[in-house]
Amino acid sequence: MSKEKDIKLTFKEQWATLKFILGFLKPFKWYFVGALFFGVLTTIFTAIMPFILSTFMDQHLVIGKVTDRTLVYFSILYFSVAMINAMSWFFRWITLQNGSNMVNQYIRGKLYDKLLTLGMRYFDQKPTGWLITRVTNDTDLFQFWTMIFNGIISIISIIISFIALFYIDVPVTFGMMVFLPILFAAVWLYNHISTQVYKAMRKRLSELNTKLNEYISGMRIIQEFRQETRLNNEFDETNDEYYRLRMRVITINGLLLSPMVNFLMAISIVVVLFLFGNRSTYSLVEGGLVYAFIQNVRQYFNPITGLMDSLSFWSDGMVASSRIRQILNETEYAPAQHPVEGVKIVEGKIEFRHVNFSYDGVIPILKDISFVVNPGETLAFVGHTGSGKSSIINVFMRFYEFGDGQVLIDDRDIRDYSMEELRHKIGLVLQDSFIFVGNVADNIRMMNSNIPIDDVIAASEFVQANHFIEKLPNGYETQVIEGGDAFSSGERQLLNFARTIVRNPKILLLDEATASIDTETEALIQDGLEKMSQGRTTMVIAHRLSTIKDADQILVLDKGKIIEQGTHDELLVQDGYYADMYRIQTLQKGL
Ligand SMILES: Nc1ncnc2c1ncn2[C@@H]1O[C@H](COP(=O)(O)OP(=O)(O)OP(=O)(O)O)[C@@H](O)[C@H]1O
Repeated sequence: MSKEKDIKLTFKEQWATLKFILGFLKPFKWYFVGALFFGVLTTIFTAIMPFILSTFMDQHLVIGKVTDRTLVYFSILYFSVAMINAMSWFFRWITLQNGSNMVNQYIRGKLYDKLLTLGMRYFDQKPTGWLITRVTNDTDLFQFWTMIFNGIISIISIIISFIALFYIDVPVTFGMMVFLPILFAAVWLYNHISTQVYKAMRKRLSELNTKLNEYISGMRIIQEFRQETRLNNEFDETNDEYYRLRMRVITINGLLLSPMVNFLMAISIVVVLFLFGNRSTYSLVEGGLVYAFIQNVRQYFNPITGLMDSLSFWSDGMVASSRIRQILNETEYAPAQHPVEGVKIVEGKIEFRHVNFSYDGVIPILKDISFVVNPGETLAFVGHTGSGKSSIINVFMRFYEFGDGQVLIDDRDIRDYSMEELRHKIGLVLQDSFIFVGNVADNIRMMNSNIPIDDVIAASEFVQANHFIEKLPNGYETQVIEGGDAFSSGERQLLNFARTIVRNPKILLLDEATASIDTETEALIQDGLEKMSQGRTTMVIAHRLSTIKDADQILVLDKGKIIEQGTHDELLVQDGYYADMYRIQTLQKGL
């Protein structure tokens, strides 16, 4: 898997990305408006609470005017404000959580929908692990939304505290403002240091995931070639480095985050006390007022720590959002159909007319391919590895768009058929099939609940897959794991045959298995293949020439071109490439 490249976004790109990602909030805007409303409410109430206490202190406690009535009044007032504050905090929390999770789910859905529209050409360029990370990790923007939200609330909170401070005492507030540049410098310093370390840490984590992904998917090869120790050392190295960086982040946060802000706050409080103390030498200073002032100074410093802490999520969120944007703007779509209403595949005649094709639009793969397969006939492709056999199937299945030429079914352009019609009437049997999580029957009917179990059993009996299925612990109801590793490759093939035949396709595309299978299963498979192709137009990629002797037509491919064409006997008479291949294979068999 390719290593993740560092993404550096310019200011302009960040702005465009931010606008793009904020656009997703629209359907859920009331959640965020609600969260902001309750957030502001919390901030206001938190600023008011010290005033209640300072009024009680200065106007009742200090001057000895505390009665039962005032005690009850202030207690109820303070308690009520605290209650409303706690409730606001709860609603702020719940609305923000709800909104964020809904947006994330919405983006994840959009991304997945988009991936389903993209063509194989796109998937050829992107490693599976990379795509999975995009849909799972990148859409988990929870911390990013929280950061934006907390950022707004913090700024409002700082403004409200400032208003409160000015309201209490203008000169002392001005005196305290001397600290603003120092505070900004501290925020900048923290951000500067922590961003680098956070970035390095996340890079290592991504490397760890990539390595893990590779190890698990390549476990067979790793064990076969005894690579365990080497890979273990490599993994340990990255793991150690990740630990080291994590510890550095913890140290930086421990040193700079709360302590630095608290230290600055302590100095501010000292300055505040100094200024009030100085004033007390020539005029009366109310203790409660000093208390309210200091509480608001705290209120002013508190959000700064949170703000600094969450700044590191900014670049993460931006990079994730830019990748989401990139995928959603991707134009490498699956080949488009222009279905004509009511057009169905009836006969199953196939024709290629001068078809040219390239995977990347640069290197030509298929060159001027022309052939006709009449309904019910069998056409076999033979040729060396890389000669273009699978590419013909890929083009016919519409996995890739072809260049010039025409592909016709029943004398109509293949694009005239809907994708559903093509997928329904064309059965593709690859060398190895994918088995989904579920039971055996569901895997045969491909989760299409309209197919009754009787049809599933009939299809399995037709291709003789029933013998091994019936021996499974729960027969057709047996649960299987993803990938079907519990089955042999022959069994997977037979399941695949049943899966194809249950849909009763008009056209069959077969990629003959090259994997060695025991003779008994091989005989079953050959039998299944023959039975399946009866009465169906069949195109088969043949690896063993002995199996295609009876084919109506054989095409010999070399470097994407048809170099010989005819029946088995005709090609032997031609005594060319096919005849050579046939001789080599029969010789090998004889050995
Ligand atoms: N997804 C792809 N992207 C780019 N090039 C590809 C892709 N798939 C195949 N090719 C190239 O196209 C050429 C033809 O490949 P193709 O798979 O059609 O050959 P083949 O005859 O089926 O081979 P084999 O018998 O080994 O399956 C090869 O050079 C191969 O490298």
